[in-house]
Amino acid sequence: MPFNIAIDGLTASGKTSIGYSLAKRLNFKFIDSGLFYRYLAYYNINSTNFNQHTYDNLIDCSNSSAFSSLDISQKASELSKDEEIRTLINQEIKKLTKKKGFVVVGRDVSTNILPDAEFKILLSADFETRLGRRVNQLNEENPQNILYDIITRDIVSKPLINCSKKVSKEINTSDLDSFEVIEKILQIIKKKNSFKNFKRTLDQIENLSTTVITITKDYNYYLELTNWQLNSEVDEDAYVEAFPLLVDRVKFIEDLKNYYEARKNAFFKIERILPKDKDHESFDEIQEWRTTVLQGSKTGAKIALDKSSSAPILYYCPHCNHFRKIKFCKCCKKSINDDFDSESNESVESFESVTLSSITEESQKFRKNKGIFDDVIEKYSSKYISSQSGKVKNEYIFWSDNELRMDDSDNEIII
Ligand SMILES: Nc1ncnc2c1ncn2[C@@H]1O[C@H](COP(=O)(O)OP(=O)(O)O)[C@@H](O)[C@H]1O
Ligand SMILES: Nc1ccn([C@@H]2O[C@H](COP(=O)(O)OP(=O)(O)O)[C@@H](O)[C@H]2O)c(=O)n1
Repeated sequence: MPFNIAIDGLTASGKTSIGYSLAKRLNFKFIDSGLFYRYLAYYNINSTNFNQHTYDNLIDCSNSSAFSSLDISQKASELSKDEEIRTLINQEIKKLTKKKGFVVVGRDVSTNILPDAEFKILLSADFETRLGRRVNQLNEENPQNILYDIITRDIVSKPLINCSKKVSKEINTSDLDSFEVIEKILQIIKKKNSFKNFKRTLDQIENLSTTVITITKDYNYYLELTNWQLNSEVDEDAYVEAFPLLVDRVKFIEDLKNYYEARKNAFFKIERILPKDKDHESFDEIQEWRTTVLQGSKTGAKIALDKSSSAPILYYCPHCNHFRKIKFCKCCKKSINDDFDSESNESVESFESVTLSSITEESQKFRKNKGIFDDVIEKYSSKYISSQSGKVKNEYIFWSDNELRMDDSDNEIII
């Protein structure tokens, strides 16, 4: 399967040399986004005309002596502050790499240029190491100039690199030689590919997740729990708004329980086919999967099945058939009678037995386990609407945790 690799890093972290060698190892094409800035700087300084031949040579070029001098470097940094220039270069590289099979390096590749790259790597190294590398690399008579150059470029680049940290796999190269860094990157690629099959199995079980819930006689809400790392925390307010009727809340919890149960069984099925051999190349990752994803899924199932409740966190008003967070009903303008809860009302009891507070507590434990398969989570979460509000907005209901979304606009499954 073709893919792109984005490599970010501060100056002299090794982006260009590592990226180029990696591209050669994989038979990929190489693009140094910095060269595009240097190219513009060169023409800016020399006021010569655009040269298509030189431009074409920017691809698969790791070292263009024509563009490597310090004054070009400084001009490039200056030009890179211009948003219009950045956008232009980003668009150009996006276009060039559409067909995949590229290693692209720079300082905002994983965040701005190729946020869709299948592999995102951030190379880092301590300041002294980077300075030493650059001094060795450039035959500059006055190392002071290089020091100044790196410091000024670092100041501008740090925010970009901080963004990259959030989405990339960071490799600290201070104590690694180039060969070791490349090996590390290849390992990351290999590991991820060895999980392709498991992911496919996960994809196959997605169809277990569709549940239709009737909330009121007027609306059919289609609820799809697509995320296999489903977190059962449902925002209290959204819950109240979405399921004003007790019977529907109970039904929802029942559906959730069935969903978890189905998921749990599906995960166990996968577990059965995973290699158990300690020497297997993916053993470490499989172990991680067991303790995070599988564990999470079990926890999920446990939450829904666990009927031992603490105090109810919502109070039911029998007059208007609404739940309230306090013992006061807004619409009836009355205190909710304490005695009501103790009346033998089947539905109230079954609802109370699954309190939201217990769900929240468990799901927080569950959530801590996130982190593995970030790429998959990223893929799914892009389909969710980002909102923590849990309020009804127009016809949409946004659930907490970005994991559930319900919509009655055209009776379609949204996620
Ligand atoms: N891991 C490493 N160990 C030793 N030298 C390295 C390493 N990575 C890069 N270098 C050297 O450091 C210098 C700067 O690397 P370069 O790839 O130009 O960095 P960047 O593109 O991030 O500015 C080059 O001479 C390169 O060969
Ligand atoms: N993706 C990129 C690449 C380079 N640049 C700018 O272009 C200059 C030259 O690129 P380069 O790759 O040779 O620079 P370094 O990463 O070595 O600093 C950098 O110093 C940045 O100012 C950028 O802003 N964004």
